Amino acid sequence: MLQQRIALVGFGAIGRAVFDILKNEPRLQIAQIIVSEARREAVQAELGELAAGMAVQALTDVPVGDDRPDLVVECAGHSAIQAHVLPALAAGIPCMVVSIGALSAPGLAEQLEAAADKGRTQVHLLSGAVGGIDALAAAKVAGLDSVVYTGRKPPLGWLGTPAEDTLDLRNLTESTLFFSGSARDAARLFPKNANVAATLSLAGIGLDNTRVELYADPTVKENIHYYEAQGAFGFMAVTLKGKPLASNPKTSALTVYSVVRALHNRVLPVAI
Ligand SMILES: NC(=O)C1=CN([C@@H]2O[C@H](COP(=O)(O)OP(=O)(O)OC[C@H]3O[C@@H](n4cnc5c(N)ncnc54)[C@H](O)[C@@H]3O)[C@@H](O)[C@H]2O)C=CC1
Ligand SMILES: O=C([O-])CC(=O)C(=O)O
Repeated sequence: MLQQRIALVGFGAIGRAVFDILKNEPRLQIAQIIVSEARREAVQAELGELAAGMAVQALTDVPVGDDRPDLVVECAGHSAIQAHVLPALAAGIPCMVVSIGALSAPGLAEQLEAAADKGRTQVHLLSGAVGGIDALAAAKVAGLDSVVYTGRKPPLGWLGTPAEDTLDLRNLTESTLFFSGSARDAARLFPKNANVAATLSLAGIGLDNTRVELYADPTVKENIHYYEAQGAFGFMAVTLKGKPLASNPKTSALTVYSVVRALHNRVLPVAI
């Protein structure tokens, strides 16, 4: 039976939900949870209750020596890619990343590639909240002409972003477009909400050529991702209505399941 020892970087909405799904999965052992120094003791205490009988440690860094994990799963944010994913890759540990929006920061995607090359390993960018990435990346082989993405969330899903500068999010009565531009600008202005735009760009025609429109919409309850792609392969359109996680309404629950699916694909006899 294939098994993997995993270091989970980040124990917020996604990390905690992944942990809950995997804790009874014998093939996938979460061995380490990587958190900030300020949270380490609290998380270790929480794990004592959550993970009775499991050997899981809360640490501040991914071990790269004898106690190294087989795989690192990042579900934390930009700083965690710098602090934990780059060193793990350089040390030869394969990594999965969900904070794809972070890769639009100048140079970070190249740094990841260089670190993975150095460690002779791979970084797997997960599909997260969106679907159809397999088809889009396959379509790219023959050449893509356009990729156009619309992101639509309930107004409160945009709290804490520059959408607040132009919209009264708590009292919005109709669907309102507040951003139209390139995926590069979307990622710069809305870093915590630009994961899908960045994922589509990386799988497709890049940050400058991928067009993005963002809406705050009081008539919807889900995070709705819609995109169209045109190219030599033909045409595709994908609509994904993702239920938000109660613990973080900016994040679709599908992101959690995409992590679990990717992990299953590493250990189950049949990968799909
Ligand atoms: N690819 C996709 O489609 C999606 C990606 N995401 C991204 O996934 C990441 C996690 O999302 P959530 O769990 O919803 O966020 P969250 O805010 O609930 O949890 C993130 C956790 O990571 C911790 N953290 C941040 N930096 C860290 C570091 N350097 N080292 C260790 N821990 C660190 C924070 O303290 C927090 O506990 C975010 O970057 C988010 O933008 C979220 C939704 C969809
Ligand atoms: O729906 C989600 O989970 C996240 C999202 O919109 C994004 O980051 O692009």
